[in-house]
Amino acid sequence: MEPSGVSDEKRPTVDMVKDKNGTDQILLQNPKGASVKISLHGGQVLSWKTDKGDELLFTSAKANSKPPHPVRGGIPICFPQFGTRGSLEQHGFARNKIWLVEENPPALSSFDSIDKAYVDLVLKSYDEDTTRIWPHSFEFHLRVSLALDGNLTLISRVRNINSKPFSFSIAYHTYFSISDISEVRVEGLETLDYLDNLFEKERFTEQGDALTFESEVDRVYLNSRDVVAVFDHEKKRTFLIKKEGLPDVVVWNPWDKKAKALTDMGDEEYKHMLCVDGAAIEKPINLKPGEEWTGKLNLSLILST
Ligand SMILES: O=P(O)(O)OC[C@H]1O[C@@H](O)[C@H](O)[C@@H](O)[C@@H]1O
Repeated sequence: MEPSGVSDEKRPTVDMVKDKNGTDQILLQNPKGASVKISLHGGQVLSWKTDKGDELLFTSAKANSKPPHPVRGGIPICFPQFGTRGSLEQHGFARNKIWLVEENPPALSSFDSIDKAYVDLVLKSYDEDTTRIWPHSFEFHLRVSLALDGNLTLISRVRNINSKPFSFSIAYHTYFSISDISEVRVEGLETLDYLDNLFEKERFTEQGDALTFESEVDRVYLNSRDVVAVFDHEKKRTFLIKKEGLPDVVVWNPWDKKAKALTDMGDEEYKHMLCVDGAAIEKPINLKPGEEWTGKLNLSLILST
């Protein structure tokens, strides 16, 4: 009989699989059965499942997974630009690129690898396409890790490897899977200023207690504390978003009209998703030659009875 808890033989596993388009994906599994799937296309986390097999991230049934189109769902990475705040395509190019698995990543001393399944990906500026549209030399190292308790962590390190400074914005565009948009509330953004994309990025101050939803929302909350929570009453679960180096929080739900206009999203699917992103947008990050920036996002789930 197996003892309760984790048996000695069970170890975290990291496997390479392919999707229907032949794109490489990485499957992380922990000894309790929780899993995370990441695509090399965009370095995008596509799935995060509990040990019971419940999917915690939303992906549209109409998502287009053919590169270079980013998948509508999971956690696309917006880099080096957020939205249309710059001359690049919407949300920058990182989510459209094929990332590489990195066998010998630079040391990450703060990382405790015990009982974790993790993978290191890298995006470099070496291809002509990238340098033509964004003429800076960078390396973007991404470690995605799944812990024994099911927590998902993304650690990004962006390094300037050229002799000229550059600046960038970043967002982990996290599509949480929710029971119903009218059943959720977001806590941790009270009294903050935000830029409202629905009003030409005008600045407002959040008045209410917690954020609830009854129409389209497209905002960047500024200088938030490092923990934000998404409560889902119907599913009796709460997502905790812990972040470091990411002062801003994007909150996005397209509601019915915008959802209808998106070719890769079902008309009613907006009810079952909410994007809450750890981000650095209002004050872009400046990197001098040789400098490196680190940002960390940790997602966890709390179940209530
Ligand atoms: O359709 P995309 O490019 O993935 O972007 C989705 C949304 O992302 C949000 O973060 C933006 O603020 C919205 O304006 C945008 O519509």
